[in-house]
Amino acid sequence: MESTTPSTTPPLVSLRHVSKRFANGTLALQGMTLDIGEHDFISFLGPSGCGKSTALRLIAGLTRLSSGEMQWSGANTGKTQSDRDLGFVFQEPTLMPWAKVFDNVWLPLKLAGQSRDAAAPVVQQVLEMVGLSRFADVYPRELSGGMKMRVSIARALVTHPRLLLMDEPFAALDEMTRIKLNNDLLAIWREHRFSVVFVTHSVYESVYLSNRIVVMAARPGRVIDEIRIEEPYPRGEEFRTSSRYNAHCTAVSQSLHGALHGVDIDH
Ligand SMILES: Nc1ncnc2c1ncn2[C@@H]1O[C@H](COP(=O)(O)OP(=O)(O)OP(=O)(O)O)[C@@H](O)[C@H]1O
Repeated sequence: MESTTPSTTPPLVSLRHVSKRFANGTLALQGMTLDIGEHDFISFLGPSGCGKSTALRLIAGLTRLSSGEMQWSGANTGKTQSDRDLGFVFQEPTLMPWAKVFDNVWLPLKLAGQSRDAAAPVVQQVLEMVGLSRFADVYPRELSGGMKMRVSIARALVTHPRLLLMDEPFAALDEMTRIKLNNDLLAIWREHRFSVVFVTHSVYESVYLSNRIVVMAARPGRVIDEIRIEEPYPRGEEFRTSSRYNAHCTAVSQSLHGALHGVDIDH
């Protein structure tokens, strides 16, 4: 079994006192300080409007920070902040309806100049990873919601990023599909050892998946707590039905309750 002990290698991404104020004056995120470590599974948990998506978009470089600093570790890759090594999964699968599954997954490599033939082995490999190797030649409309989300995950992983950012990816799915995708995501994460930042409203999902939960509060959006889930992986039904899981969920719920009432937690 693996432990969730923090690694001693430098963080993949460091945020220091990062704030974001939009042009209309909204302070969406205030003073966020966070290190995203190699092979961390971090959830951002908090009420609507607490800046979870804004934080994710800042990390992705989709929006600019207003103040503070963010640094990507280039130690092992030679990559710089302008060359972020990440994949992004949105709540909606955002697939091209006119393109087959294969072509949807190929897209990031195509944009990087790779031909269909050259990309084929890696596209097949990621489709296999998400359990869709037999569906390369079908159109998105022929797939269930869960399968579309799998395609979206495959597309995000096709470049083998070191960081996978996921913005409420399973929120629109039914409970059974969500549990299955939680399990499959954990298995892929454990095998391929990238880091994940996962936005969710669900205490249960965050406890099941993460080794670290960042609890956020709104008005202005900010971090009020970080909770470590010191439980070994793999996690399965035994963990999901255990009293330890329940105890973690209670602790995280209490922290979230503080977030809803604007209380900063100091422990
Ligand atoms: N482009 C924008 N321009 C102005 N304000 C924005 C913009 N994007 C987000 N905001 C505001 O910033 C705050 C944080 O929004 P954000 O979407 O990051 O929150 P969230 O925690 O992800 O919410 P939810 O859980 O509802 O998705 C909210 O008050 C939101 O209205």
